[in-house]
Amino acid sequence: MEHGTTITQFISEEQRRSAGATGEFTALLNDIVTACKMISNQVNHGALVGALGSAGSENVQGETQKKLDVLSNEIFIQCNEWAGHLAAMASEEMDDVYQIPSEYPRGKYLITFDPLDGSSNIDVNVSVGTIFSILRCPGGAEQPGVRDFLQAGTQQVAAGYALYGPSTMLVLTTGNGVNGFTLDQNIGEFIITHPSMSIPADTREFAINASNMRFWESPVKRYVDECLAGKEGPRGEDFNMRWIASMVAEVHRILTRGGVFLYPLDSKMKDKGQGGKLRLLYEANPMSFIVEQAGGGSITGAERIMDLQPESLHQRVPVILGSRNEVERIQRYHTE
Ligand SMILES: O=P(O)(O)OC[C@H]1O[C@](O)(COP(=O)(O)O)[C@@H](O)[C@@H]1O
Ligand SMILES: [Mg+2]
Ligand SMILES: [Mg+2]
Repeated sequence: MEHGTTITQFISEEQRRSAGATGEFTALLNDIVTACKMISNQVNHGALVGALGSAGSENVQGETQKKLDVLSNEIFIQCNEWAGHLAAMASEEMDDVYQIPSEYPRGKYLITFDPLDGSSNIDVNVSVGTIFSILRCPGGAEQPGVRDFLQAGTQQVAAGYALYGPSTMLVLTTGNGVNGFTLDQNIGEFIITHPSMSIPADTREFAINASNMRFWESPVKRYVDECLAGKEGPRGEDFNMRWIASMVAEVHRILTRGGVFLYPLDSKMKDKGQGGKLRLLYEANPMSFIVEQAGGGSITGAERIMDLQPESLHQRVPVILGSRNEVERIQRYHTE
């Protein structure tokens, strides 16, 4: 793809190559891009526009919502509900399926999204993001219900994330590899800067919230202990550690220079009847699609995340993803 290609050109070019394309998908992606630009603007202005701090409400996960969680959710809905490409939406910040208001036409796609990922970092000005996944709406569903969203990750048509960091980026896959775009604030357009992103198969960098160590299961404990043992240990090499507490930023680092990210299941979650920390439909599945398209792996421990059959809209799962050889090693530790 030529230098300076805009994301709109890139998406249209991709669609021209796919048989039977109607332009509906291209238009949907362009609406998502607009939403991410508007959220980026709010994030960048932060305290200047009163966007920091708590919204004083809780989401279905029992988490205190930040103002930007609520604002980003509203922006994403407003940008995507009117154009007739979507049959319904589902979001981290909404308990139930969001039906397209009757005054707007309906389309053939469903979208699941995490409007603001890394919420605990908003008030401290650390990178945050938006994550989205596009699915086809099962035939003719007039009023799509939860069951229409419960599709395995392998059914995704496209997935992407926006990263609101030192620069604003958008990373996208439609099943033909992974491409990264940077927002040129002067022209207000995403320009291709990271074509064909690919994850090195090997890495010496892992990311995990070590404060949960005493709750980890033995395969994860073994893996991290071996990394921490470094040269003197069974791996015979030193490892580095990172933890940003924004999944989008961790995945972007891994797409850029390799690494492995772990948010495993632990006994604390089990005691609460939780299946993990991160959500399958709008965090784990879209990130797994992107990581696999870039040559990496994504598992729960023993299983491939993209093969999981979702059971509920806000289902949580363990997530271990990144450089393929490291992920396969961790999978072996879970299956041995
Ligand atoms: O607070 P912890 O345990 O470090 O968890 C951080 C993780 O939680 C998340 O912030 C959850 O996502 P949300 O911010 O969208 O709720 C991930 O982005 C991140 O990887
Ligand atoms: Mg999130
Ligand atoms: Mg979120």
